[in-house]
Amino acid sequence: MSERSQSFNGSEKHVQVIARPRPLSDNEKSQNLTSCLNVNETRREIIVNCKTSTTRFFNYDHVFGFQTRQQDVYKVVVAPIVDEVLKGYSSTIFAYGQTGSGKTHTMLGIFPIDKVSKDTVGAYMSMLESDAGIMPRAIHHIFQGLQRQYIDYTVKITFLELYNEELTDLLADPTNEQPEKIKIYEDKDKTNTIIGAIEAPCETPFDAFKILIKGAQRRQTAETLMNASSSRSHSIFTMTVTMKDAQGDVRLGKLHLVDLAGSENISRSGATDKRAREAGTINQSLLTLGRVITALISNEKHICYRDSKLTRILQDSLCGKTITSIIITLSPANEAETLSTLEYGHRARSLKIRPEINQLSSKDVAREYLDEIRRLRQELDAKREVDGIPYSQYITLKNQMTLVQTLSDNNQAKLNNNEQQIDQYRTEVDSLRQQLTTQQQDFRSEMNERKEMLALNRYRYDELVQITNKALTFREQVANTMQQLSSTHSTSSTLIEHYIKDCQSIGDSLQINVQRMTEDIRTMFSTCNRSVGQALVISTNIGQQIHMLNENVRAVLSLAFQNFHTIFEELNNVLNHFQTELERELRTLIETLVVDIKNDADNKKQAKLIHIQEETLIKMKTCFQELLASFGPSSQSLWVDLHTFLTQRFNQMSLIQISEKSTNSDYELLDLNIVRTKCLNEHEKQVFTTQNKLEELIIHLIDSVTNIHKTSDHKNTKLKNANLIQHIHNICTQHGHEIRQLLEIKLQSIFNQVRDEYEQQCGHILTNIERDTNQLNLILQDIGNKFDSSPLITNDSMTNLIKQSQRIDVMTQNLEYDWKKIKQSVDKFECETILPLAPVPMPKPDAVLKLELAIKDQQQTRLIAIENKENINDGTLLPTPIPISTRPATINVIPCRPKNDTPFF
Ligand SMILES: Nc1ncnc2c1ncn2[C@@H]1O[C@H](COP(=O)(O)OP(=O)(O)OP(=O)(O)O)[C@@H](O)[C@H]1O
Repeated sequence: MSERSQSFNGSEKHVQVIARPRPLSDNEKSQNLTSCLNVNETRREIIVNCKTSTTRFFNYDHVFGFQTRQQDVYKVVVAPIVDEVLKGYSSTIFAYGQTGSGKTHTMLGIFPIDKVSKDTVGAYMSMLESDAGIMPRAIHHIFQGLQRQYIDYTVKITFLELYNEELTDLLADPTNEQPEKIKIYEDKDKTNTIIGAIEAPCETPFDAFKILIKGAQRRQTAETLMNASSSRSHSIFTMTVTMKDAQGDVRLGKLHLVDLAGSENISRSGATDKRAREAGTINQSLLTLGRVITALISNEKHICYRDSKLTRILQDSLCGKTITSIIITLSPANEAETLSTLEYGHRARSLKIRPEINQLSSKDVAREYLDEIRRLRQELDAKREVDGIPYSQYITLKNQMTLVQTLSDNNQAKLNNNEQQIDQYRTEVDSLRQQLTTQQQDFRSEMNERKEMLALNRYRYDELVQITNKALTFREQVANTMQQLSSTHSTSSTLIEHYIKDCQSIGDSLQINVQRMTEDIRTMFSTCNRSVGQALVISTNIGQQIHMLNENVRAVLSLAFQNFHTIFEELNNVLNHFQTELERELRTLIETLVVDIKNDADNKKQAKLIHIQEETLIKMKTCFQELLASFGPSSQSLWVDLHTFLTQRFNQMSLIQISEKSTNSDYELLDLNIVRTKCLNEHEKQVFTTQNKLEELIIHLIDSVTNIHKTSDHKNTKLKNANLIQHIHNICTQHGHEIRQLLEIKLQSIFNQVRDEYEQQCGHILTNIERDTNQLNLILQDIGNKFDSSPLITNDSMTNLIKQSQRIDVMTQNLEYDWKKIKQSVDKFECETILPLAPVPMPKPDAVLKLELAIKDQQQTRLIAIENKENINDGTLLPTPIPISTRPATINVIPCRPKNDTPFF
């Protein structure tokens, strides 16, 4: 026994299901029918493109293409099964499908049947090259295998037909009017045996081939609308092979090839009357077959094999030890029937089988041979009675009987041996039983573990169901949200369209206004340019005149200072003269005093008096030199007048500040003022010091004279001292008065000279400057009036412009807000949704793209407008644009999103 056979033996398999669609027939093509099927041989998949529902997919153990050849079907599906039959297995191959789908084509095929009776060998040989189906090819395969592998074998064929629940032996003589009734007999062990059917022995493949053709020709056919040569019966072709190998092992192989009747629905088949009944009965068998299959799959206790003869005959093949395969044949143009067949096949795939080798015991073999002898004897008797026995046949029979006898003897000896072996086996069985008990215990504990696992899994399963339910609810919510989102989207799109239209119309009018205004401003600007040109010329003139004025003032002032210098020189001369005279007077006075003192008798007193007189003289000299400065107050008042006059003139000039030259003049004026202030300060200081010193001198002189007066007792001295004081006072008063008068006259003349000089040098320049300034002011005022009176640059038109711009801003902001909201909602939605695919970025609707373009346009236009405004604005004439951040957000010129608007989601 091969390795594969051993592994096959007793192990559980499922029924193999193979799908074979046929190509569209010429008839179908002429009716323009199309195929509803696609085949994927690699994935073993049949795809049904349903007209009414979604595409369906069916997988099988093997799937053939539309053009698969007969020999390939045989090679792939049947050859391995026949190999198993040759090892001693029973095997059944069904062909299931609607009428005309290719069951008979697959099972029997096409070959020159007519030739068989004339030249069986020739027909047989050419059959292998033709479109022959499974049956003839299996005959060839089996005989080849037997001859190669076994030393002895027998082959028997039965060929039955089941029609209207009636069994017919296709091998019986059709002319026999009372054919033997075929019955199905159930053994004690519930095995069904067919009684009354001819088991045709075949020594050669040609014999078997002849028998097949004979049976096939007898198959009853009836016409239906669907297929001109439709087979309306089930046919069961069985080959039973008994094989004996070199070791004397005998096996029994069985091959059932079942060509079932059409599986179609009666109403759809169009059958009527008798044919409808036929179809009903045929389908009764098929329905029972379906029910049996369903019951077997769902492990039902009662399986209704007995409900039809078909299921009774095939009982072994469906649940027993038989290798079972079903070939489902498919008509590509008929969607409904094809789907029904595919589903039938799919269900059948779940059927479990446990194939076992049919190893025959010696008793079985002996019984087989005895049956054979009995059969041969009957045949012999029959021949004798009718024709007498031909010698050749008699010899063959005798030889066969001798062979059978020898086999029987051998088997008896083997039987004895086997009984001894049985005892040994019994002992082995006992030890095996013990092993089994141990294994059962292990198995039970494992079972318990698995039960626990099962409970855990069930708990997890429940959890999973809950999660799934939640997920489903969530998916529904997601779907609803999606719907809302799409409706909001479309509403927003419409709104955005409106916004864009409004924006565009406002933008257009804004652009027109800005253009008109730009034009007007340009015209006005050129007019102003001319006026400003004139103003500039005048301003340059004024600058030049101021410069001249400054130069002249400087000249006048320097002249004045020179004159002052001369006056002071003259004044000094006068003072020197006065000083010399005073000194002379004093000397004379002192000499008079000294003469008086010399006359005094007291020498000590004389010396003291002389010292006091000398000291007094020196001090008086010094003091008189500085006394002249006491005339300061009158010169100071002149200085103040001059200062006031010049300051007023400078102030007049400093009112005119037009060009940068005026700035230079400021610096120059500053210089003059510094010089003047310096000069004045110096003079004041001098006068102040002299005054102090003179006061000091007079006090000292008075003190000295008083002292002398006290010290001397001389009457003359006392008298002379009083005269002296009076004399000094007189001199001082007289000369001081003279000097003051002189100074006042000199200064007044200088002052007059400076004023005249100033009037002459600067008066006309100042008049020119004043005139030019007035003209300039007139030009500037004119420009201002022009701007103020312009109808376009009125406050109203500017406010209008700004309003339009604001409207566009508000609309843009609203749109951006809407779009941002939609985006946020979509993002949020995508985040919250567990999608299997990466989130697809939401395509911007056309309206939004338009909007973005429009916003860009508007911004561009506004930029240009603002640039233009800035060009002409110059900070005074046009109102400055209001920045977006400070604009009021509630300009409801067009409908915009209200503030309390609820979010979309
Ligand atoms: N695979 C195929 N390739 C080419 N032709 C096919 C094929 N299968 C079937 N046919 C053709 O289709 C026609 C009907 O086939 P067939 O008689 O085998 O159908 P059926 O299922 O046996 O019908 P019924 O149930 O009536 O017996 C025949 O002419 C046959 O030659």
